[in-house]
Amino acid sequence: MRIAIGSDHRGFHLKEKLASILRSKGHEVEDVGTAVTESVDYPDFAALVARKVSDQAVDRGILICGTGIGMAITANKFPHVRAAPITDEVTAEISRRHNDLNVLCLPADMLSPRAVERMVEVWVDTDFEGGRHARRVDKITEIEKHTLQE
Ligand SMILES: O=C(CO)[C@H](O)[C@H](O)[C@H](O)COP(=O)(O)O
Repeated sequence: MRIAIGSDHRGFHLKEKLASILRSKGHEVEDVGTAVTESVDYPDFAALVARKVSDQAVDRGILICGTGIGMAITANKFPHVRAAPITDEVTAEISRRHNDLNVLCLPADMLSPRAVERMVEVWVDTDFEGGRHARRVDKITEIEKHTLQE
């Protein structure tokens, strides 16, 4: 799977770890930064990842900040992006099965690295169920067409 990953300063160490784990599992990982631990602005990195997902240059995106919230708010401004802050394994799985979540937003400040690693594993390995859920996701896309402007 092609995965773009990005973080702000709060998510930097977790991003490095997750990118390494995903690569070791054979995924093609594009790290958009940040490459430093100095303070940066999360919208800059959310936009870089969300643009790649929106353009289908990658299959999925992962964004990490303190809470995941600012990343999700920004990423959802891009067409075809479905982003949400996720904090547990069950929601990680349902976000894929029901919502076809294509940008996972993670909280570096709230959870242990091990818990986040497990959530990422579940999220990457879970497929969209389609069926009635596809009808609903299609409705989101229709709403998006009338609200988002490129
Ligand atoms: O976007 C966020 C909150 O929605 C993140 O938690 C950021 O990492 C955080 O706001 C950055 O704050 P800082 O005090 O500048 O480190």
